[in-house]
Amino acid sequence: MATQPNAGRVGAQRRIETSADAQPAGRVGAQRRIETSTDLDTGSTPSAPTRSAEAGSTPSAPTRSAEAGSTPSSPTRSAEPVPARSAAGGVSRRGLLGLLGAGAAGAAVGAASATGITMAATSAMAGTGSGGGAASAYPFFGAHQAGIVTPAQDRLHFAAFDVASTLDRTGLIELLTEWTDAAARLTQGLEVEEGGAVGGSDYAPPADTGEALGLPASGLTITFGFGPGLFTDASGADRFGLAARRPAALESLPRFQGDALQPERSGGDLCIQACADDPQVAVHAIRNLSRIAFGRATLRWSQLGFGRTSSTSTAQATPRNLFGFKDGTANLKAEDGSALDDHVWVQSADGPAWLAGGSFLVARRIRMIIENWDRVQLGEQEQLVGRSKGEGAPLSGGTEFTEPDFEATGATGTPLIDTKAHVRLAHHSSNGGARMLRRGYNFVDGNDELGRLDAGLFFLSYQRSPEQFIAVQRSLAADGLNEYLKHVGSAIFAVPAGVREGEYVGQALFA
Ligand SMILES: C=CC1=C(C)c2cc3[nH]c(cc4nc(cc5[nH]c(cc1n2)c(C)c5CCC(=O)O)C(CCC(=O)O)=C4C)c(C)c3C=C
Ligand SMILES: [Fe+2]
Repeated sequence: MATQPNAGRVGAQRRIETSADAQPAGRVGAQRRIETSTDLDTGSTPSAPTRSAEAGSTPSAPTRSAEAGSTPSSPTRSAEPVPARSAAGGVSRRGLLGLLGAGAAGAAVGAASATGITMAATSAMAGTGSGGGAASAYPFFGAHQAGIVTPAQDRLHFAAFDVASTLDRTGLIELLTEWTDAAARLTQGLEVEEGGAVGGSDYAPPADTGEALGLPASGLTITFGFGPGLFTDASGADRFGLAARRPAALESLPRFQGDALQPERSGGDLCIQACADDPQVAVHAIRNLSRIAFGRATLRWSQLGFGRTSSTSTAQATPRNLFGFKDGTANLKAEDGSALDDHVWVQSADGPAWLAGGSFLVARRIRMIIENWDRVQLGEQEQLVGRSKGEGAPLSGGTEFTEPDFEATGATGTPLIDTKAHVRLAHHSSNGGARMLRRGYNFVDGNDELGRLDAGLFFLSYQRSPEQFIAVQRSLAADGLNEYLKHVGSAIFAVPAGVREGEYVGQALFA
């Protein structure tokens, strides 16, 4: 594998040394995970460490964060062994582990399991921003990767990577193994490795960057995806011996009308989606995973998001996008079991076999020209969307979850839902039945040179085939909303199925 330059070296080197203990790559994680679960069994719940108070404040935490209160037994990142000076700083005991936590947790898991969601920690689902609450830890291992039908958390950090030109197949497998290992820990509220932040040598950079010490798991999910360039690079070379395994549909999306794509915000060989109820936890995850990849994969582009613009569970209230409209009403939901098989999960018969149980992820950075939108009359805004701004009910009548009636006409015979309305054009009845699971986030990244906010929707959708997104996006060429939108970033990834304990993410691809 490629030489590890400075910053990521310590952690990576340690992990590689472990893997050199005569274990095939996929076993390393297993061995260390077993150690981890032993830790879980013996872990005690610390009294809140001093640093927890310092690091635990969520910047701009609104009402929703307040709802997602932590429980006393919430899993927090451990800081052990702790040198004296660290103890003086207040991080003196193994943080963790409310994963064990008792009856309330059992009840929550039971309720959540019925929807295909399991939570390893306490905290009621209903009434919290994402459904999980700040203290929740979602299992990393499972049939599908977490972060797809998991109730959408409130915060996002998304990263796309280019693999280094020096990376070979073995190095790629090592990277995925190390990412798996780290993600399994981070999602449980642990440091990237045991004693990673302050328990290592005084003479080496810590393996964990430390900004999440004392913070609970915060519902963190980490979801990995593989871009087209992983299968064949720009020159057409099959560097990793994967070309024959590329899903036929995994290729750059076609150009759509109005696209103003920026290469520096598009594409990527690998991606990581980190969602959490605390932005610091999501950022810590991406930062540390990027660091692990040092010298093997470089960050190509990344995106922060807030205020999820979708609901992925019926237990969640529908949030609003930056146009002020409820977004996610008609989304596919975790509870739609057979619809998920029909529209989200790649089925065995679809091929390739390694992707069964996975999905295709489309990411679009959509700039919303909100200053212009804010000058549009309320009635016109509603016509453009096809729903009322207050309740989110279709303009054909009813309440938020009433099915729109696209045939309904008013007194003058004109359709109540305009022919150019977004929901008409996006609806599956306009697109040969194509549906998708949307999981986007709002973003505001400063402002442009004209003093307009660089704001919009970071659109994320999961679908069984990219054709579903393509069909809907083509239909949206006639969307009246387009006057206020500009698509500036685009990427597509194949998201492998969930990871089994002892394996690394995407292992079936290399089998
Ligand atoms: C190609 C897929 C889609 C893109 C891109 C997209 C962008 C986008 N959407 C909104 C706001 C709303 N979208 C709503 C519904 C909706 N949108 C899509 C797809 C894309 N949207 C679908 C499939 C649907 C559901 C249609 C249906 O079945 O009724 C809504 C209504 C509420 C809801 O159901 O979620 C809003 C509002 C914006 C602002 C935007 C680009 C920035
Ligand atoms: Fe939409």
